[in-house]
Amino acid sequence: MTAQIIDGKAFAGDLRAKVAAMVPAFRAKAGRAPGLAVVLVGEDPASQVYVRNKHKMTIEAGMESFEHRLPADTSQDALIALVHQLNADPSVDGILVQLPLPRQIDESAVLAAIDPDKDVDGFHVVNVGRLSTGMAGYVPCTPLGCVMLLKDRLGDLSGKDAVVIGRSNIVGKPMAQLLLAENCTVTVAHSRTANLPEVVRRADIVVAAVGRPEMVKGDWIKPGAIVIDVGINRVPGAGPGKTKLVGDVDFAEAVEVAGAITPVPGGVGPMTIAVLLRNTLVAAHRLAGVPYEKGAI
Ligand SMILES: Nc1nc2c(c(=O)[nH]1)N[C@@H](CN(C=O)c1ccc(C(=O)N[C@@H](CCC(=O)O)C(=O)O)cc1)CN2
Ligand SMILES: [Mg+2]
Repeated sequence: MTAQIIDGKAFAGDLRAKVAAMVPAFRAKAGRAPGLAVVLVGEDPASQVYVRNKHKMTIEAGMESFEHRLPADTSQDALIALVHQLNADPSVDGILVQLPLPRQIDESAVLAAIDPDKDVDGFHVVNVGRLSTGMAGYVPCTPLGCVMLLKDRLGDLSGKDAVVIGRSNIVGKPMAQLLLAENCTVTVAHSRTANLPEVVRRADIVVAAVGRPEMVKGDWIKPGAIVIDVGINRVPGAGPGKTKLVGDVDFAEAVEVAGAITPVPGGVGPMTIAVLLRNTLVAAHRLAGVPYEKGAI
């Protein structure tokens, strides 16, 4: 059996097109475009690429992009002062502080400073609480993108056994909450889980978000299971100085067992920015008092 490959890049492209198609109606009603502010501190090469892509895709969707680049030695107070300024700016609907932040800055203090109603990343504790209690809020982009891919493939997720490997605040924990809200039976596995291969083998849905290259092997997967690989690991590639991206799943092995699988690159990754634009569109509607049809996208 060879798994179907889930084309996250194409799905994300469609999602961005749907967001872009809704922007003109919002503009007509609100008299302005939705606005996304992205803050980058320092010069982490991967973060620079992500922030550049966010700017480009925000503009392509017909939205306003406000990019703020701060030096690596920026103080926590200066960053929080910028966040407060963006909270108060009526042209800004969504605020995103690119992670990771430099050492001298306490990430949780910065995330706590973002107005929860502009927190399109869904990282503020108020949005974490809203998600875990079933209230409307903002859901982190990567896990929401994973659920969109799963529902597209499986339709109703009710009653499925799901294993999430990894318990980060950004992916693992919100992913578990989202799957629970879809009536899955959810297990959150992590580095201390006993008999991890056995636990994973029970799952109809496997979400790997541990940050360990190719850790999940083919014989851990139940035949026909859906495998969502959130890992983005840069490892040595063919030839001196060359690198390549791999996920947390051993793709070559898992593709022979799974029913469907996301590749790396081109699977979950591209969903992150597409969902960010979707969350920004929702935030703009809410802040401008323009009705947004629930579940429109
Ligand atoms: N404030 C945030 N910081 C970070 C987030 C986030 O959601 N909010 N997520 C990641 C980085 N990220 C967006 O910020 C992101 C990661 C990966 C991709 C992507 O398209 N990946 C491609 C491969 C890209 C490559 O070649 O390196 C793929 O998987 O196909 C987009 C956005 C951490 N920080
Ligand atoms: Mg191998």
